Amino acid sequence: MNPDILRERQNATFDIEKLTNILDGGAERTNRRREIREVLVLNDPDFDYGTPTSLPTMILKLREYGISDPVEINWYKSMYWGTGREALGLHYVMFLPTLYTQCDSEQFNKWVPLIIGTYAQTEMGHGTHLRGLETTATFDPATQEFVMHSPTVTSIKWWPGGRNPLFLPLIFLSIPLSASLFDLFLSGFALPTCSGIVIGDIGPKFGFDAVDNGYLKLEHVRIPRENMLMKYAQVKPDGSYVKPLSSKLTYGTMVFIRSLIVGNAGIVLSQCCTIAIRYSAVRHQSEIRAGEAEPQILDYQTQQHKLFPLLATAYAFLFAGQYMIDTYNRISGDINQGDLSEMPELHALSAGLKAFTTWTANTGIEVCRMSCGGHGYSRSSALPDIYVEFTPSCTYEGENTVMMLQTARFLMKSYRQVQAGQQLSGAVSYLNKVHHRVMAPQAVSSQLDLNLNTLVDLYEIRAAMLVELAAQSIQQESARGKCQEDSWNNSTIDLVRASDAHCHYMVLKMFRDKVDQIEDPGVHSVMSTLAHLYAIHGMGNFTGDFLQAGVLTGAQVPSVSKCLKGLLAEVRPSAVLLVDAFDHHDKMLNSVLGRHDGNVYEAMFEWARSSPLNRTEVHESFHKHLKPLQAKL
Ligand SMILES: CC/C=C\C/C=C\C/C=C\C/C=C\C/C=C\C/C=C\CCC(=O)SCCNC(=O)CCNC(=O)[C@H](O)C(C)(C)COP(=O)(O)OP(=O)(O)OC[C@H]1O[C@@H](n2cnc3c(N)ncnc32)[C@H](O)[C@@H]1OP(=O)(O)O
Ligand SMILES: Cc1cc2nc3c(=O)[nH]c(=O)nc-3n(C[C@H](O)[C@H](O)[C@H](O)COP(=O)(O)OP(=O)(O)OC[C@H]3O[C@@H](n4cnc5c(N)ncnc54)[C@H](O)[C@@H]3O)c2cc1C
Repeated sequence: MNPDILRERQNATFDIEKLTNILDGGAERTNRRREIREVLVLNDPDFDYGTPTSLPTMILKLREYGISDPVEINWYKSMYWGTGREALGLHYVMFLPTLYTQCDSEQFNKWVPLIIGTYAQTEMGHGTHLRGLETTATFDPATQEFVMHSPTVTSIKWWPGGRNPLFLPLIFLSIPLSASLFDLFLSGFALPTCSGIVIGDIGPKFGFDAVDNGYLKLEHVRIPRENMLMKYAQVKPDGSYVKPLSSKLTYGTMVFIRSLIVGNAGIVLSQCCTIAIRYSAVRHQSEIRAGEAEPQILDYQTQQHKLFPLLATAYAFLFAGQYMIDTYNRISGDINQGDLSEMPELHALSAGLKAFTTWTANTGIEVCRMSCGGHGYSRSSALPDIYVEFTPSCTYEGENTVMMLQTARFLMKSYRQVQAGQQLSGAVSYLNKVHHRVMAPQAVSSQLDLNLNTLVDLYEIRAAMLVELAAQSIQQESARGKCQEDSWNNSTIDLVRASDAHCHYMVLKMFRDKVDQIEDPGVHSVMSTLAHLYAIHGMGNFTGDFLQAGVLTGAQVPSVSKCLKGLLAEVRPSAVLLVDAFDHHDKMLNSVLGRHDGNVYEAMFEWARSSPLNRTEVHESFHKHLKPLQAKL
């Protein structure tokens, strides 16, 4: 083991295993995760690490081991495929969940155990604006079939992931009988027997190469009436249409995956922090004091400023992911029982946190890569691949700006309710104080109060202030004679800013609440430091907001920076131990820089030598191209 890494792991001030247990949701979950990793994957003789041919093996193994819990599926898949994506991601996170949530019982029993499928909602002309989708589904009572059709070039289904050329069960979103509603259809197509279907691949992408995203053009293709997913809406044999309790129930799968993406952003950021911080502990470069040995780059304050707030953010997002999926499970359970009262709040929370966490993690991955210098740019670091696979999450499952505006829609509605004298509950209850001016900026002391509860209150006031400013912008636009829609559009910069601040407050509050639950003194102490760092770093990035909210004075601004530097120094001794607690296996990270043993240089040389380009001392291209050319010169 590298001596630097060895030294970093001495004198731990907290129990790493206990922190790993907290991240997993308990010691039993940690044990189960490791059992899946060590026993069911790494020690499985059939396991042929991450090669395409092992995809069928993976599916059969999941069934053999009876792994059906979504999180356990993800543990198995992420160990099997490491930080890459595999072709069936969409099947597990969208196709199956749609069948689970939108099929009636007869359809469920008929389809769920048998098929692998994709999710074809986006069209060439519309991805965000679902009410603009053009694919039609017209019911033919004479044959009891739906006629599926792509009327325009922009209606061609574009992007369905995991398009399998052999058979194509897919979930459709189409405009059926009543144009304002959408319904879901299972195609049940078996190619090439179905005429009227034109499919293909949309071509090379930025990345996401393990997933073959396709296109699908339908020319009056007929599917049985029973292929409409009929849990919430039905078309009867006589053609009569039974509307769902809410047209938004059709959007349920997107809310599910957005909820998952919150935690996934935390996982991906924790992977990158593991790589960058372990590497920074073994990389020596330049000098701090002339004549002395080159220091670990982790001892440079700028390197700490790059990485430690991201480390705190990774923990924050992992805890937010736990809160999000627990909230999703609770509210979707109520929806399943017909209680849709919290569906708007679930949509607003999942949409906002999905955008907030993916935007932040997306930027953070690049900071981690650049903090590793040239070796960070090498594929051996795994950081370029992680970035390329993660960055579309800012676009898919709801483009981030649009998602932030959906959250803003809920915030504006809530603000109006407070203005009308209503008492709010839930995540927006802090807006009640705005109306009663309880949010009046606190008389802040000359010294910045570092108590975590105080910091949460300051973020709450900042969010409330920005919500009120956005609402006032809309009101001012209306007062200038703009229609409601133009008033909204002319305020969308303010609205996104308000949603971002609302999500930032929510994430810090979740982090604080999680820290409050930690009983072990050592773990509580280090987590409390990270939560402070997360809050102070955000205050440094958005100082203007806190000044504008009147909760920070100009005289206090220097103390924010001073406090930040102190927290960076406080985290330094525990940095490697804090990434060890994420418990990412070397095989899964697949990173020369992030190895647990820190033996980077030897591994990097072996990695380079294993390249096909180095299979021979002199590359064949010399003999084939250069030597003949030289002979002619
Ligand atoms: C099993 C898994 C196991 C483990 C996995 C674990 C980890 C894995 C984690 C992550 C996986 C990694 C990667 C992800 C995997 C796959 C991703 C790959 C590919 C991506 C696939 C796709 O992208 S599928 C297509 C996605 N498309 C979208 O998201 C479309 C976005 N657009 C919309 O959602 C809507 O058009 C809209 C919301 C923008 C607008 O809708 P609409 O116009 O109908 O509504 P209005 O704006 O007019 O608002 C009207 C009112 O409706 C409310 N509303 C809107 N949406 C919802 C909703 N979903 N729920 C509830 N309410 C909703 C809105 O709030 C308005 O209400 P008012 O009261 O204000 O009127
Ligand atoms: C890797 C990847 C995999 C995908 N897999 C699938 C899949 O399997 N199945 C599937 O159905 N889809 C899939 N998609 C498609 C994806 O869901 C859409 O690309 C996504 O929903 C964004 O829609 P869009 O492409 O129409 O972007 P647009 O909405 O056209 O976005 C372009 C710009 O317009 C802005 N904009 C749009 N509407 C508004 C508004 N109301 N207010 C302000 N600004 C706005 C956006 O902010 C953005 O800046 C995938 C996409 C990617 C990148």
